[in-house]
Amino acid sequence: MTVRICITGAAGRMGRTLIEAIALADNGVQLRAALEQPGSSLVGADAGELAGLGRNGVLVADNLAAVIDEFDVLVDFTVPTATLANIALCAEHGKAVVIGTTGFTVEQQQQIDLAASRVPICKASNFSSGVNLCFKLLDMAARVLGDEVDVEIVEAHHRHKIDAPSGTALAMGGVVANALGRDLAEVAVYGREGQTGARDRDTIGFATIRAGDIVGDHTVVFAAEGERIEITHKASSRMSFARGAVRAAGWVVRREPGLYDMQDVLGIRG
Ligand SMILES: NC(=O)C1=CN([C@@H]2O[C@H](COP(=O)(O)OP(=O)(O)OC[C@H]3O[C@@H](n4cnc5c(N)ncnc54)[C@H](OP(=O)(O)O)[C@@H]3O)[C@@H](O)[C@H]2O)C=CC1
Ligand SMILES: O=C(O)C1=N[C@H](C(=O)O)C[C@H](O)C1
Repeated sequence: MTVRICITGAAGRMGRTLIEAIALADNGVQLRAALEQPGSSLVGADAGELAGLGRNGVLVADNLAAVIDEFDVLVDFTVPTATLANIALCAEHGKAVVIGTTGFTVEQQQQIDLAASRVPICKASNFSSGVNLCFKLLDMAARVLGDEVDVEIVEAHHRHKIDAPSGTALAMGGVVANALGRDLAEVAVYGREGQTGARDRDTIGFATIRAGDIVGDHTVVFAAEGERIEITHKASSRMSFARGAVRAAGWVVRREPGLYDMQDVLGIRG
C-alpha cells in the first residue's frame, strides 16, 4: 500500500530535507501535498524544485483543508501555533500525524494529547536513530551513577533556531530526571549568572549555544569527584532527522489512535 504524505512548512530547512527524504525512501511513501503559509512567495512552486531535485509535479499549496483528501499522514515541522491548527483539522478528518515541531507549552501539549485520542500521532523532539539510542544510554548512565554525580546538559544549534533549550535537550533532561526519581520541572536550572551560590546536587543544568549553521549538538555531562562521563550526539545533516520522520510516517499510519514517539517506531521502548 502506498502511504500518501503531506508536508507542512515545505520550504523550511526541514521541509526541503523531508521532500528529499521521501524521494529517497523505500518504505512505500509518496509526497502528495506540500504546504506553505498563505502569502508565501513559494505558493505554486514545484516541491521537487524547492528541494533541488527537479520537478516532481507537487505544487506548493497554502490551505490544508483543500488538500485533506489527498493524503494519509501529515508530517509537520513548523511552529507550535501552526502545528496545533493542523492537527485539529487532521483529527477531524481521521488523518495520522508526525510532529517534529518543538517548543510547545504544557497547555499546547495537552491539545496534542487530545488530538491523539482521535487519530494516531507520532511526536518526537528528535527523529534521528542516534539520539533515540542516546536516550537509552542516558537512562542507563543515570541509574548506574545515581545521586553521586552532577548532571549538566549542553546543546548547540544554528543561529535561526527560535526555541531554547532544544526539545531534544529537554527530553534528555526528562530521561535523566525520570531515572533518578526527580521532577524535571522542579530541578531544572536554565542558565546561570552572577552570585549563584554553590551547585545543588539535585539540579539538572541546561546551557544553550546558538551560532552559525550548527545542525544540532547535544552533550550530557555526568560529573563526579575525580572523573566524568559525557554522552554526546552531533548531527551533521538534517537528513538524519528527515529519514526518521519518514520512517515514522510509514509506521504511524497503521496504528490505532494514540500518542507515539520514535522509541515506539524503532521498537526500543521500555
Ligand atoms: N524533531 C526533530 O527531529 C526536529 C525538529 N525540528 C523542529 O522543527 C521545527 C522547524 O524547524 P526548521 O525547519 O529548522 O524551521 P524553518 O524556520 O526553516 O521552517 C519552518 C517552516 O514553517 C513555516 N511556518 C512558520 N510559521 C508558520 C505559520 N504560522 N503557519 C504555517 N507555516 C509556518 C515556515 O514558513 P515561512 O518560511 O514562510 O516562515 C517554514 O516553512 C522547529 O520547531 C525545530 O525545532 C527541527 C529539526 C529536527
Ligand atoms: O531546530 C532545530 O534545528 C532542531 N530542533 C530539534 C530540537 O529542538 O531538539 C531537533 C534538532 O536538534 C534540530
